[in-house]
Amino acid sequence: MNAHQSLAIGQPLETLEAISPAAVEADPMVRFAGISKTYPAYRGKPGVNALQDIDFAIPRGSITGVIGRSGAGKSSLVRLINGLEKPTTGHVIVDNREISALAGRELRLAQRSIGMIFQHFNLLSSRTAADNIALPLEIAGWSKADIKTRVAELLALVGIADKHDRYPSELSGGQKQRVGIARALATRPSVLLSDEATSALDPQTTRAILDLLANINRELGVTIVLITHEMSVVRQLARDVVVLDAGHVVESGHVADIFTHPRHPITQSFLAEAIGDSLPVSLQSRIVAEPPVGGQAVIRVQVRGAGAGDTLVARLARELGLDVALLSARIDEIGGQHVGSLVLGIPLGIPGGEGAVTRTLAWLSQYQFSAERLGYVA
Ligand SMILES: Nc1ncnc2c1ncn2[C@@H]1O[C@H](COP(=O)(O)OP(=O)(O)OP(=O)(O)O)[C@@H](O)[C@H]1O
Repeated sequence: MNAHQSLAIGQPLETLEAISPAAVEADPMVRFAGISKTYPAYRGKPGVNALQDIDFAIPRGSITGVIGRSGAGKSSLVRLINGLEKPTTGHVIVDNREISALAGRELRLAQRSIGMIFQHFNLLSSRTAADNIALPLEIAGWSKADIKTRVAELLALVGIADKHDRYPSELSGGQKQRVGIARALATRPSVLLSDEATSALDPQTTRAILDLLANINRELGVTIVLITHEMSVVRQLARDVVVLDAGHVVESGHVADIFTHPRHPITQSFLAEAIGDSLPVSLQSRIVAEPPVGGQAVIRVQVRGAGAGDTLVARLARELGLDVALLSARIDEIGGQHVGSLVLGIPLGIPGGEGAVTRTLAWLSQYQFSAERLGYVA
């Protein structure tokens, strides 16, 4: 049972509160209970149901990815966590406090324990790196001496101690995001929200920032919620994932479970993008619909699970006595599991002879491999 299943979906808050302490993750960092969010009609524009029937929990200390296409409701969800938006129905609980019920000073105090980083960093251009990081501490009323010590600590933590006096215009994208992360962590939050924080960065810098977030999670125990439309971010960093589509949670659970057995088409499409499930162009252009004499049937086999595809071609060739060709293979690792596909060429033998193909498909199905026939090559 995973964290999300352990919190009974759709139960009202009172029932959720009664969950036995024996359920390890019954004390999550964030809980959405019966949430919907509707933006009202405005100046002739119709109202929008941005979120509906949202019931899930984010485990304490986890890194949870919230993935969805544009307009799926990701930002609305994240604004509910830090209380910038109120739900239309339901409750949002953060660290055992109902943030959705707070207002004014109480809300501002609660928001200090929820840090946030942004795609475009949101730094003040007129302040140095150190002064940007100091800002939330000034607002929280820290003394000058305490701010100085804390800012030095934070700059070192994010690996830019030497950029203390630099202005944002003098920093690279990755360095600016490091300042953003230090600022978000200044008041020692228990939750860090990341809204597409690496979307404006190149792949190498993205990798470095994701590594930094992983260290922060490990060393400080901060729960991280990553909003993203990029599967690669979830794959590199998250242990848990919530897939949003049109305002609904369509799947949630451990990354390895969800992406080795994706059920919803939107999850399948994210996975296909992540592992480059498309065929190589040279192969694609050779595939025809009718079996050519002496050709091969092209079969794509999905590989899901630890070591799932390792011996497949050898076993298939041995057990069925076939000269199986490996036309293309793409296998990646997600959450420690192999995910990808093998494209096999099965010799047709005599003209129109489909016996080998039928036997191959039956053999694959016997071993629970999902397979499809894509066509034929000469
Ligand atoms: N303040 C608002 N007023 C009215 N409609 C809004 C508001 N904020 C968001 N919406 C609408 O709610 C829906 C969900 O938007 P949201 O920004 O939460 O999605 P998203 O998944 O974050 O999208 P993106 O990746 O493009 O930022 C969209 O249809 C959007 O137009």
